[in-house]
Amino acid sequence: MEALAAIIRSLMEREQAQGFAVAGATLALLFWSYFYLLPALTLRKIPRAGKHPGFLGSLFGLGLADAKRDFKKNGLKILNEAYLKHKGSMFRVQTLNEERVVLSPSYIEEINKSVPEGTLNVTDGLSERLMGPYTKLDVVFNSDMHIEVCKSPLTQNLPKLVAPLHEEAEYWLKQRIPGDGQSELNVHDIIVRVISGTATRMLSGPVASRDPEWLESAALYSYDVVVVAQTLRHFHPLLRPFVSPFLDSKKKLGKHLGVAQKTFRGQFTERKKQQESDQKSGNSDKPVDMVQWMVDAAKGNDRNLDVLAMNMLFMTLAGVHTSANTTMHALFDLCANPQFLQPLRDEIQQVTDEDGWTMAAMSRLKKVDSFIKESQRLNQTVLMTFNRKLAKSLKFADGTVLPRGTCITMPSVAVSRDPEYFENPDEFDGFRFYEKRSTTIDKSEANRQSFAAIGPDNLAFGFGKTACPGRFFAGTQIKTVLASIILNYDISFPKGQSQRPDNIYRGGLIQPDPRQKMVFRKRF
Ligand code: HEM
Repeated sequence: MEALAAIIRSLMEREQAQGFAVAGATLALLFWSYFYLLPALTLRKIPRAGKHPGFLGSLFGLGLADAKRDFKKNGLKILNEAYLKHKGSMFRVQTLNEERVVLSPSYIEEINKSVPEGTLNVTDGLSERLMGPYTKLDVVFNSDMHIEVCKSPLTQNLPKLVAPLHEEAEYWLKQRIPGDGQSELNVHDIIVRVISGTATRMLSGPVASRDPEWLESAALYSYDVVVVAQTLRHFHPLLRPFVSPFLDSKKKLGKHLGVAQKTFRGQFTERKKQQESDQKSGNSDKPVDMVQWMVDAAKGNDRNLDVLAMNMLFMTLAGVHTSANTTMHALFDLCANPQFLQPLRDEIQQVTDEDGWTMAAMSRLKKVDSFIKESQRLNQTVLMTFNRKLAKSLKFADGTVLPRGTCITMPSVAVSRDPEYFENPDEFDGFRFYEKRSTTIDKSEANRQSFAAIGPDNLAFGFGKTACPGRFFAGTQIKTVLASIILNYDISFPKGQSQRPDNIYRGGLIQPDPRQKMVFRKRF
């Protein structure tokens, strides 16, 4: 009797287990249908560029690795060709991270005018791409403080920053270019140090900007973030929490955070105290640096010292290699086009003789501004900008519907070579924007030719409300550094080289060749 009862119990348990399995499988199928199948069906009418990961790619990862590899190797070509083929419209591409719908800049006006507030989410996609939970960057993305401090106080205080930036640039150039600098020196090593030094001068003043430990972290942090993100991307999301603690680069991120805490904790604590006494005394005379702007802007959890330190690290992620690469590209273009050197030097000499190292002088450096902008047009830092994830579905006037969760982007590099926007787009013309600016009567159109200006023809800084809020600082910093180099040194490629080195394309990232050497000859 008991044996019979045991058999019945075991049959019931097996049936129950089978029931759970069926329910689980049904739930998984529903989940997949809702999050992957339905969006995939909605997007199927949008043409695809590059390799197709296959219909079941999202479910089993079949074909996905192949499509990602294709993008890693041929991303530039895929985007350039598809942009011209689908001009005025959109196409899909599988990137190293997610599938993105690549929009032509012709959608900009419609997006600016009629996309409802809260539809375009910047941080979700950014956090996914940079593995926010594992790189701890979510602590920064949880609020808009990092954006607000760049948009308002940083940009407003630029006139007070020019002289310190110049002093810092000259200091680091002297440190990194020994003697008369006749020998061939690695450009990357010099420029990354000059840019992290000048950036740190803005972040926290002249103590940290000479601190080798912090400057090392400021230079390496972004690399280690990218390595962590790229490594974890190969693991299933469920495995990432178990894998991440063992990654060497993750340990390095912990070390960089430790350095940031050590460097800035004391300063943040002091400024917070000072803030309380200023509130009582009504003192409004404050230091001009990012530490102060963050203390003034931080509310709630952002006032935590570790969160503030993470925000300082984020500033190096956003602003060190982007500006260093742009400066390196400009130097390469100058060596490859030496006919621009004397006119640039004459302009710099004249305006700094007349106005000193001031904002007035920087604004008058229109030839330098044009040269950097032309160099950036042909050598951007990423293939695509304006990366957004749709928080709600979006219907365009042409009837196309993009479902919630779709990642959209714009092909900034392809646009920058479009003959519709630029005459002889593949030709380097250092004074292209200077000439347009000087001959355009309409003031706002003339201003659109400046380095930091954004528009459908210049997406290097993204566009719209969330375009890079650090671009005005970047322009001033890069101009100061380049002007200091041009005034103090004669520069050239090593003997026998006349062409700039090819850029390095890795997935969506673009990098000037870090092995390139240059000769810097001291002029005085
Ligand atoms: C040449 C140098 C630079 C380039 C090419 C660049 C490019 C960009 C781009 C493409 C974006 C995304 C904009 C969009 O999606 O619409 C961005 C965002 C941003 N940039 Fe820059 N940037 C540069 C320098 C800087 C500097 C020096 C800072 C800070 C001092 C900075 C701070 C930021 C911040 C805070 C964001 C917003 C990030 C977010 O949305 O969470 N950038 N930048």
